[in-house]
Amino acid sequence: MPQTTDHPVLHAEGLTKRYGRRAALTDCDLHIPQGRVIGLVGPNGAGKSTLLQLATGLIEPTSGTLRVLGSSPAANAAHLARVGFVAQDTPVYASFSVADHLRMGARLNPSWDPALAQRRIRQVGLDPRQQAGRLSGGQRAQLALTIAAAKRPELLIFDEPAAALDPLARDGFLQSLLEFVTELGASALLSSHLLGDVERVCDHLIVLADSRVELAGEVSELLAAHRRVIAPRGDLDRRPAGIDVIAVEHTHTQSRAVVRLDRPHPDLPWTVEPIGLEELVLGYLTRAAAGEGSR
Ligand SMILES: Nc1ncnc2c1ncn2[C@@H]1O[C@H](COP(=O)(O)OP(=O)(O)OP(=O)(O)O)[C@@H](O)[C@H]1O
Repeated sequence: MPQTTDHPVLHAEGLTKRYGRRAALTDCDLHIPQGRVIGLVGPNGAGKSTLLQLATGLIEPTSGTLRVLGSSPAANAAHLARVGFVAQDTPVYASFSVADHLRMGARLNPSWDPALAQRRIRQVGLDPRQQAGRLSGGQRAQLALTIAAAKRPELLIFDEPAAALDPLARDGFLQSLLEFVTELGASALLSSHLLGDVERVCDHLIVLADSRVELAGEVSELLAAHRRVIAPRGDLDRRPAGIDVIAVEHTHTQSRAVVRLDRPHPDLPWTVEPIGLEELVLGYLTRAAAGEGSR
């Protein structure tokens, strides 16, 4: 049941989660339309898993609100069926066979699509008789992905799905993920430290640092609004209004900066170049680490 409503896939206002005195998420606002593949990135301890656990209803906010597909996370059985979750390390039952996993998925999920599950298992070359405990990391990830997708969710959530996989297995996993998203008309939310993976599959980005949202938006719009600027050292101090320096490094003679432009600035007297997603994210993380971000 793809996109049965116009509700945003995620809508957070003032979302805060604390563990005692430790803040895992602080005052986060998010609004993400459906149909996106959303990359959630940030350093260790930034709050990524916490956001995913809140979105799946495994934990509750300390304050603020989070709506997933228009409802409280895991509000009821019907809402649970609309969200598929693949946890970190793609856990499976070691002593169960691949076929046992599919049978269990069918029994637990009213919307289970057996044809889709069996077709995908065949396509990725999994033997239904194989014990899950003997699968390689890449095969296990494909099994977990198939189980999550065969319940035909509107949102697939992944916590670092491909972190432990070799480049070829990771490539196969990401390819399957994109195929499922297209086939189901679903959205996907995945956390990752691998910015190359995020660049490849995601069209929406959330950057978390130190429990706060540093940056969020459509990747194409974010890239269009940012540039790399190379200028003689000191010149950027005299930049026109509407150019926000996100991060800057200096040599003796030059400054190289990631900047955000409020509008096109065609007449800048410096070298102005497009940037990629990795440089954009690193710019914001550098700014957050220096304590100049959203706090
Ligand atoms: N159950 C918990 N009890 C206490 N503190 C927690 C708990 N879960 C998370 N935290 C803390 O909340 C903060 C955010 O943790 P979280 O696991 O969400 O970060 P992350 O971005 O997923 O990190 P990583 O990239 O290392 O997986 C960290 O400071 C962490 O120590």
